Amino acid sequence: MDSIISIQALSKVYDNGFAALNHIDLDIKRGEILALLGPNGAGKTTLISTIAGIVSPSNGRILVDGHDNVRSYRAARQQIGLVPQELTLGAFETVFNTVSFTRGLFGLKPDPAHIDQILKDLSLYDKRHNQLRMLSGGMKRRVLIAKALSHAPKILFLDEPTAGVDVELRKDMWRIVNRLRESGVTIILTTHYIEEAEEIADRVAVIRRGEILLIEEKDQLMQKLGKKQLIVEFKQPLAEIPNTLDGYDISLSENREVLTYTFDATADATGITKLLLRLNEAGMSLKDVRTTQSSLEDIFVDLVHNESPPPEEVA
Ligand SMILES: Nc1ncnc2c1ncn2[C@@H]1O[C@H](COP(=O)(O)OP(=O)(O)OP(=O)(O)O)[C@@H](O)[C@H]1O
Repeated sequence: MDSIISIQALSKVYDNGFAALNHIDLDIKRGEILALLGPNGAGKTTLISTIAGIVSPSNGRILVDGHDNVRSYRAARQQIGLVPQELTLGAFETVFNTVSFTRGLFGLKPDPAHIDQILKDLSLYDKRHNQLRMLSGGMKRRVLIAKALSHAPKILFLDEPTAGVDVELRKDMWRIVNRLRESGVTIILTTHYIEEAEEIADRVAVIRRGEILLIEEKDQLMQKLGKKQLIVEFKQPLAEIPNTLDGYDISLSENREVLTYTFDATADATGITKLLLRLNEAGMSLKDVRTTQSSLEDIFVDLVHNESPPPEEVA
């Protein structure tokens, strides 16, 4: 794997003794969109802040495009653009100047044409001479992205990019992210919105209590864990599950009127036809038959709230 970020045995214990990251090993592929998915306080911001060199690691090592982010801090930081969660912007500066100034912080020469291009890409160009205080929240968020891109980084971190933004802006955000990816930028975003990971990511890493529970190609994750259920309602209660259905992953409701069959939706043979045939042979009249697809959201809820079985086994 061509990793642009390589993290080995990373731990972070804050000064108050709180262990926010526990022995994290993680490789981020060049050019991918990786979603770091986890509940509040899982350690997402700590992880990206540590990679970006804002928080110092207690243990472990991080290579950013080959640069050790502690020993070669500047070279590592140069590769990274970071869009923070909070709207931290001055009030009176203009859009153009604030983005251009950020570029200067990286020791780069002014490049008005580059800044103009970023502002155009982010639909901020006609606001370039506006003071920041005159912008809406959504526009301010775009300015944060523009700042993060001012030094043309290879890697962009977006910390909960769509928290509190409206649907239109969210769609715009994803267009921007996709365009950046097409231009070769690696993107890591944190989120607790599962739909976001489902919509945009190539890979999903689930983080909980400072540990990576799993990291998987989104599609494979869906295939691996995406189970489907066939729900069959009977006109009369079923006396017992016919023994011709031994081996099927079946459960029966308490009133014996609803049977749930869990199957792998990606398998060649789902077993549905046989199951319905066997029920017919057993003389059961059906009232209703439907299927439900478990989404990545269900998977996530399972992983985060279900302490047992251990996540490694689930993955
Ligand atoms: N400077 C600090 N000192 C002590 N504890 C901290 C510090 N910063 C963060 N923490 C704790 O570390 C844990 C992880 O926080 P972090 O902000 O990384 O989580 P997160 O996954 O980004 O959460 P959220 O989704 O709410 O932003 C939390 O329990 C938080 O309270």
